Amino acid sequence: MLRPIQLFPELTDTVNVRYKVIFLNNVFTFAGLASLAMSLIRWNNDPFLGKVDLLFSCIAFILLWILHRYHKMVELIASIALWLCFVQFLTVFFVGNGNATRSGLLLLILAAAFYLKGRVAGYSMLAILLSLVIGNHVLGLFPSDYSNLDLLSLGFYLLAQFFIIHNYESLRETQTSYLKALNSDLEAQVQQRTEQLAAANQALEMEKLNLTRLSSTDHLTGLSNRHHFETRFAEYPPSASRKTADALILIDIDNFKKINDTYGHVLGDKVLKSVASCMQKHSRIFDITVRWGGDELVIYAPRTNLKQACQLAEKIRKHINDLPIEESGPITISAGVAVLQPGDSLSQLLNRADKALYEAKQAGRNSVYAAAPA
Ligand SMILES: Nc1nc2c(ncn2[C@@H]2O[C@H](COP(=O)(O)OP(=O)(O)OP(=O)(O)O)[C@@H](O)[C@H]2O)c(=O)[nH]1
Repeated sequence: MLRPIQLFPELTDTVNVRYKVIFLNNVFTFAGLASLAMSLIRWNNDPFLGKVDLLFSCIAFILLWILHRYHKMVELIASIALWLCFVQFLTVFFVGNGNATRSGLLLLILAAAFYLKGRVAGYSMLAILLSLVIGNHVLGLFPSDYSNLDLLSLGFYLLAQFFIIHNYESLRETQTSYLKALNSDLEAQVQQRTEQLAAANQALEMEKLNLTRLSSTDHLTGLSNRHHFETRFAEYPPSASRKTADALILIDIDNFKKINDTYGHVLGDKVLKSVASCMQKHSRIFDITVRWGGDELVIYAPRTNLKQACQLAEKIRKHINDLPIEESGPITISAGVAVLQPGDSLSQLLNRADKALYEAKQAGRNSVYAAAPA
């Protein structure tokens, strides 16, 4: 069964996690090394800041180790790292003594929040940053040396970054939903084609079965045809080692030509069909009934000895004789019965049955004759 393909598979959780792990891995490594370098540079001039930098470096490397050890918990690690940096960058900004370049840190943390935690977290962090920075400046909680212009510029930068990210996210979402719609449309088409193919296949299978049945069946009587029987016999010859051999009953309708000549071929056909269905009805489930040709019919009776086969033929002869065919009156048949001998071919078996049939005809018809053993 064909399975519809997914043309634009969505990013799986595994892929998302992998990208975040790579991102955090780079961030922690970079932050750890940069803080270590800053610590070494500042240690002599300002041992306190040197120690703070060393502490940050240690935190970054610890987070790096945790990330490697528990990378499946990347969401939690990302949240912790984000809020640690948020606090750290805000602190650096507020104690920055008016050094406006430190405001760049706030832009970094905002971009990271959007990437790691999505739009809602990004917008929330933007709101918190703006209110803290502006609130502090207006209320003067932590006195800082930033000028009004610095704060105004930072507010614009943050808003500009918000617009860029907002636009980018909106575009990405539109593209994603367009691709999803395209994907489901294509999937529906593939599904439809798959169903059509399956239906066509089924129809072909049915047609094949029908053709096989037609090629193995006689269309008038519905019995197996001679070709089919001969093929089956050649493909699966009866085993010679069996205790009871198979028997063959060759049946010929008596004076069938006369029936045709007197009542017409249509009635002749009706007689043939009635005889065939009577044969089928009264033979056993494992017997094979065949229209051999013309008005000659065969019952192949597996695992049946001569006596049993003669009894079967006799029973069928009587039933045929009782068929209620008003136009022609009672129908009689003659039958020759033979049993398969070891090493017999089908034609040898048939020959013996034919000889017995001939004797039945010679003896006045309407009788069953058994062939003498070979
Ligand atoms: N209606 C009809 N007749 C068929 C069909 N096939 C063969 N026949 C006729 O069956 C007749 C067979 O006759 P024979 O078996 O030769 O002789 P018979 O009249 O049956 O005489 P005995 O066999 O000696 O009793 C022929 O007249 C064929 O034309 C068929 O499908 N339908």
